[in-house]
Amino acid sequence: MPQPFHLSYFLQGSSVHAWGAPFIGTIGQDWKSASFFRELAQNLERACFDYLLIEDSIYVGENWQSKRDIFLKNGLCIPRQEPSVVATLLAASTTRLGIVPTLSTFAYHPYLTARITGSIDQISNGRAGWNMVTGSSDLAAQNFGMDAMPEHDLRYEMAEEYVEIVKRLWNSWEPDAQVGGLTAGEETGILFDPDKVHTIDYTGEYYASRGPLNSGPTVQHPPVIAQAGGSKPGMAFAARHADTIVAAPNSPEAMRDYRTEIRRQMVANGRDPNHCKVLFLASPIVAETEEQAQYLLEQRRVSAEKNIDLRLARLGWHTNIDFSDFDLDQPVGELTTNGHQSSLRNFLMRAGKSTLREAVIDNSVKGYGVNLVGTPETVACQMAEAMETAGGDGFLIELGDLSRRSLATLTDGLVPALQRKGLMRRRYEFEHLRDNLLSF
Ligand SMILES: Cc1cc2nc3c(=O)[nH]c(=O)nc-3n(C[C@H](O)[C@H](O)[C@H](O)COP(=O)(O)O)c2cc1C
Repeated sequence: MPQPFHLSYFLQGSSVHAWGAPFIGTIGQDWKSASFFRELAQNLERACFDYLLIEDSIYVGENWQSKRDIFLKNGLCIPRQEPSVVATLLAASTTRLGIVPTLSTFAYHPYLTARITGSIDQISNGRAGWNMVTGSSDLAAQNFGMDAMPEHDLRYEMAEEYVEIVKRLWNSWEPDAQVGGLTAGEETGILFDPDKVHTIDYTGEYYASRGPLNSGPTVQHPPVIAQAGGSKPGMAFAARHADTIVAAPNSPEAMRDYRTEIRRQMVANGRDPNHCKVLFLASPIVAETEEQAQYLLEQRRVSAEKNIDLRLARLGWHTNIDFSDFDLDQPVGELTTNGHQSSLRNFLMRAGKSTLREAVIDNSVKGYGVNLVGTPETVACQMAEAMETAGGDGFLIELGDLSRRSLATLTDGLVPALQRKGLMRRRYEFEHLRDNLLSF
């Protein structure tokens, strides 16, 4: 019997992120309503995805000629609406799909993160997650009154305290704290048992919180934690705390090594390695015929060649580097960042000795660790093969040209093909996100 795997979706936070792509309808007019995001979530639920992860970074890019122009003119990585607001809307628009907003440790106090995710868990009836990120851009830090981001490894050290507070606050209500109001017709009595609600009285080096959480008990007790650490401290953090990891190693072998190391560290931490689902980022091209799929792949190259400044601005936005005065026709060479170290490392590893121009085009064309290009049937086989090599739990899918049309290639093309092969669930077994994640 084939082993099914999990699919989730990586929603780039910007509501116009497909701006400039074909078939985006009236996105320039209606992005504020987030109505397309609602449809997206409902379609992913129809296709039985595990969760929708709402990515976030809290600044307007200036990583190109030290100006905002290219980002604003092209709707590049902006506008980004507050993820907890979008998550609430999507939670109310669905009944089974997991909703996982990104809340960065530098921007939200841990009490607020516990409260937001706890509240979403309640209104969604147990489908909330939290994508734990430490942030990476000094521009974002400056929006919150800091001069710069703390140094990369220190951010993870601070995150340890942060996540400890969040977990304790989620647990500040015992699961059976509610004793009244549980049955219809009950008129009086005690609503919550005071002996089952506790302060946490946590004072750390970087954060403190008294508790208890005032929003009440969570439904999943606790909500799901997602994380994407790729560096050494990032992976150590994930192995301690994550229920699901989203990762972007750049080959099936690197995917396997990544997951093996995470599982090894989980065991060393006394955790069951099957309790964390590692999903690998992938950007499939699915079309009716192989020729059409190859044509669309070629269009990715053509578009990258034409818009090299946009591609580099986006890469700069991820890595905190302004590439505008780099020589496009020289080898990329050595680069360092205080931003996402593993993103830069992956780019440099792939680049090898190629020029910046070649490397950025290649980066835009290749679909992360595994190339998924073809008809629904062939892409389903490519995914199964990659999972066999990586021994993985599934994929985090993203579409650079997200539109109703490209979404249908997944929900109405790829997913039915996966289901026919027994590689994807046909219905949700459970109501809660964690239970569905752990169901295979
Ligand atoms: C699939 C995926 C999603 C991510 N989402 C976000 C995000 O929404 N916001 C953010 O600031 N960083 C995000 N990151 C960056 C990670 O949090 C992390 O910084 C990055 O993977 C580099 O790892 P490192 O910090 O351990 O070097 C994401 C990374 C990956 C691979």
